[in-house]
Amino acid sequence: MSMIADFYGGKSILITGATGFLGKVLMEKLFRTSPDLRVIYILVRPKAGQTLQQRVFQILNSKLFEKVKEVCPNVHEKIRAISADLNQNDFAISMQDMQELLSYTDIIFHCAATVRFDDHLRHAVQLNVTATQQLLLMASQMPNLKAFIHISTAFSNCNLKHIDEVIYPCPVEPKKIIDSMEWLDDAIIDEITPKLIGDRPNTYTYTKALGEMVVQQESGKLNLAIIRPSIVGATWQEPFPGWVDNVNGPTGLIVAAGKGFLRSIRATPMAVADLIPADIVVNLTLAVGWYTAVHRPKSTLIYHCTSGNLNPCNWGKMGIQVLATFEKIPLERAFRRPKADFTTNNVTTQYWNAVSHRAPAIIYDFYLRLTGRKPRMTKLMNRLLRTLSMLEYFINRSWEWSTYNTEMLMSKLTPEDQRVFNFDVRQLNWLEYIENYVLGVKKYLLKEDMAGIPEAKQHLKRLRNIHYLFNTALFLIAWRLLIARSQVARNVWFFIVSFCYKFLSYFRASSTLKV
Ligand SMILES: CCCCCCCCCCCCCCCCCCCCCCCCCC(=O)SCCNC(=O)CCNC(=O)[C@H](O)C(C)(C)COP(=O)(O)OP(=O)(O)OC[C@H]1O[C@@H](n2cnc3c(N)ncnc32)[C@H](O)[C@@H]1OP(=O)(O)O
Ligand SMILES: NC(=O)C1=CN([C@@H]2O[C@H](COP(=O)(O)OP(=O)(O)OC[C@H]3O[C@@H](n4cnc5c(N)ncnc54)[C@H](OP(=O)(O)O)[C@@H]3O)[C@@H](O)[C@H]2O)C=CC1
Repeated sequence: MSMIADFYGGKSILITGATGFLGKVLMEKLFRTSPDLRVIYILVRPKAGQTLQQRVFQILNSKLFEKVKEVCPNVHEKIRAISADLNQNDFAISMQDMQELLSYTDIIFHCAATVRFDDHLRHAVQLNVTATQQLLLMASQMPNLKAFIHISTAFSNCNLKHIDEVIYPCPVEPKKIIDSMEWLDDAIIDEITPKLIGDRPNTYTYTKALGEMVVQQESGKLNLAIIRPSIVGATWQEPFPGWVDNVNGPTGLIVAAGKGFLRSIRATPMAVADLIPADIVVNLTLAVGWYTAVHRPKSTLIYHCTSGNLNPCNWGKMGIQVLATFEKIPLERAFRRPKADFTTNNVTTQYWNAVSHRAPAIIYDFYLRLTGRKPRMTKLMNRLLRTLSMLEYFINRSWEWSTYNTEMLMSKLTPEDQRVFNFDVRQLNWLEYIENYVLGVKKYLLKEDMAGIPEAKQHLKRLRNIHYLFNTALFLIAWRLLIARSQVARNVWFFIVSFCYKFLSYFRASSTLKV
């Protein structure tokens, strides 16, 4: 019997960010391994015209939860969605719901965050710092609370090269930042943002670092732990390989490469691609929840959930495997054939952006206009280029994360728990994982049918022929213009034509002689 699974039995668990990518995988695993848990409270905001119930229904009816429904048929009754907005005071939770949360919660997993790199500092502080502070305050009023697990990011200190499992202080105290956000206007915040974030690349990593400081400062008597995952990718094994349902991190670029939009990317092929599968993050998170509650470490432990130091893969290897998979299993209705390369300096990046990204988009939009349709490719391409510029920081550097606490935890697990809650990234085969990731993107994110692969391959062949035809036509036009303007080109042209003519005459004469 798994000690960890047993621990969660009968417990009331509160999850924030349960509708997000990681939150859903966390919930799934909890229900599958501890179907006898009492309840999972999830803080959900109504969104995009959907009620809370509709959002929960949608999650439970997704492919991700198919196995759960077999193991835990009454899963609907064990989820309690609580209307909450983490941007509001007291999260806008009703008195009655708040009372229930305070009375019953045993464990908190705090996953909610804004993960947008370019979020306005005010909003990023509100969600990643102030909301964390408020949740800690709520936690301190929960008599039954056994552990509070905060999900941060391995990149919260990405301004350092070597990162230990400790909290590094930021120059300005989080409390001062929270206070100043209340009275500064947007224009001033915009002006001071670069100074505040300093050598971090964006407001996301900065506010996640402030969030960690808040956890440390407000810990009081709480049993706390912080998990720092690196770049979370599709699932490795559980509940099945390749599950992913949003475009964050590398996923969006995999789609863009498969659809033929992404042709070049400024990246360092040898830089470590510190990806970590979502199920590994979730297994570690649940093991940390158990360890923190049962063993009650004296101080707040930080756990790095990274792959680079134990089983490194680099962006070059990943890129090649992504493209190799698209050869076998292409995406449907691609814009161009999947073919991309890495560039390593600004000049070549600008050149390829103009030639491989902007020019085809302009030509395609021209064709759309000609055929009476609305142009859209230039807009889409500009968004892609903007996204690339945001991700560049992370694909041109390598970091070293120490993993002492994570390894210590692994050694504390029984062999059964090491199997059921496996977070040993050394067992991962990258080529197999990336192939399943790409397949998962096709099946679960884009919802493309595998039966459509022959047609997708046919479409790529048509694109290849169009490409050849287009290049030939372009060459002929360029050549025609050149010989109309230059005597040298005319002479070369005359030389080639007469040479071909002579060669053909000689060939015809010799074949006539043989007969
Ligand atoms: C030999 C060689 C061979 C080589 C071959 C080469 C082969 C090539 C193969 C390729 C694979 C190999 C290389 C992989 C490199 C991966 C690097 C990953 C680094 C990640 C580091 C993460 C570190 C930290 C981890 C963490 O701790 S946290 C999690 C990370 N957080 C994020 O990843 C949020 C990012 N996003 C945003 O920050 C916002 O999205 C924003 C971007 C501002 C836009 O913002 P905006 O313009 O306002 O518009 P949106 O509405 O947001 O989106 C507008 C439109 O862009 C779409 N789109 C949003 N995102 C992405 C995205 N990623 N990628 C693509 N598209 C995206 C969205 O679908 C929408 O499309 P539409 O619906 O319009 O068609
Ligand atoms: N994905 C990654 O690569 C990595 C993620 N992390 C961390 O993991 C955690 C989860 O990330 P991930 O699942 O990828 O992110 P998602 O963007 O998929 O999920 C974010 C979650 O937060 C919720 N949320 C956002 N704003 C509010 C709000 N105002 N009120 C209530 N809920 C809100 C979202 O709800 P809604 O559905 O309503 O939008 C969603 O459930 C985050 O803390 C992130 O920093 C760390 C390292 C890497």
